[in-house]
Amino acid sequence: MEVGFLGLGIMGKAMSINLLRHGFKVTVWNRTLSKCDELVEHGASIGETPAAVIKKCKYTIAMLSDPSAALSVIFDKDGVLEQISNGKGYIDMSTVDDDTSLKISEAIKAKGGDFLEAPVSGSKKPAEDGQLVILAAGDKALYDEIVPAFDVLGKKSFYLGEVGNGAKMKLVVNMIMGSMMNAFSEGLTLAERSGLNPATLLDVLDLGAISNAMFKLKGPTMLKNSYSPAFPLKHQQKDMRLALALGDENAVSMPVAAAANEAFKTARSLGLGDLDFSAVHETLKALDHST
Ligand SMILES: NC(=O)C1=CN([C@@H]2O[C@H](COP(=O)(O)OP(=O)(O)OC[C@H]3O[C@@H](n4cnc5c(N)ncnc54)[C@H](OP(=O)(O)O)[C@@H]3O)[C@@H](O)[C@H]2O)C=CC1
Ligand SMILES: O=CCCC(=O)O
Repeated sequence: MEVGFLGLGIMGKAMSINLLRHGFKVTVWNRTLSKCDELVEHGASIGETPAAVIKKCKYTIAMLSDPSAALSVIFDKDGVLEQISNGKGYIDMSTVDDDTSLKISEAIKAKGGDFLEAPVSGSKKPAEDGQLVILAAGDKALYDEIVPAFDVLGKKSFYLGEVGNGAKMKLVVNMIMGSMMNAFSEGLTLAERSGLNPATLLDVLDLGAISNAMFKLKGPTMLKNSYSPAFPLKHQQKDMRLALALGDENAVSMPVAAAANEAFKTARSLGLGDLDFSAVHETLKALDHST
């Protein structure tokens, strides 16, 4: 199967290498074109523009930072709309809001193309290992056609119906994750400040009802103040912001998520946006020097 791939950040690079490893022919494009070179070493071809990738490939996947990036590759010069047409499918796996997804869907369908949104749960390592959880919505026929690629990229795919449902599901999941990360960080700080060994806290948490993969993965590195980015903090804050907007629309009060968003904003203002989202821990530590 031949696919195009737009966006070779942390996730896009891992996902496209994974597709190549499983025998897919992949044509890649990235805004910073030099990032395509490493993919060529893995067997990819380069498309000079999003339009060139769409022209060449029946199916194109995108994995871009945020709504503005996702819209830009569609509507800007040399963008997707210039070449999308009947018989071609566009699958946007970026985390965006439902309005953005709907705008993209309408523009693509107006040109005769098919559209699927398919944001993912799981980070850099699951992307490398093909263990993502895919939250797809949109054209069911396109979903059925692209399942062989989803089977390589993920351990489970959900088809959630109309466009917007994938985006909303992803934002709800990440809103919970961002809130949990802040509670976890407060707990680690509280344990340390009150004279407990935070490493023992990790062991205790792991044996109880709130044991989870995130605490297990991030806890040890947070205790070492090590925040090499798997999921950049700036993207987690974007997801909190979009989830809070979804809460506004639906009159859902989310004080916990709002507080977590403030912590991520503070972390960004401290220059931590490109570190892993667990670096929000530094913000809480910085606030915790009173005696
Ligand atoms: N990292 C993670 O753990 C996960 C991330 N996600 C989501 O996946 C998406 C990608 O995340 P990730 O790979 O971590 O992010 P990165 O920041 O590593 O990569 C972002 C990508 O978007 C491109 N980009 C940014 N702005 C533009 C623009 N205006 N026009 C064109 N391309 C642009 C970047 O290009 P360039 O190289 O030129 O900057 C790069 O390819 C995000 O929506 C994120 O929320 C979802 C699940 C997990
Ligand atoms: O959007 C990022 C999600 C990261 C994860 O699910 O571990």
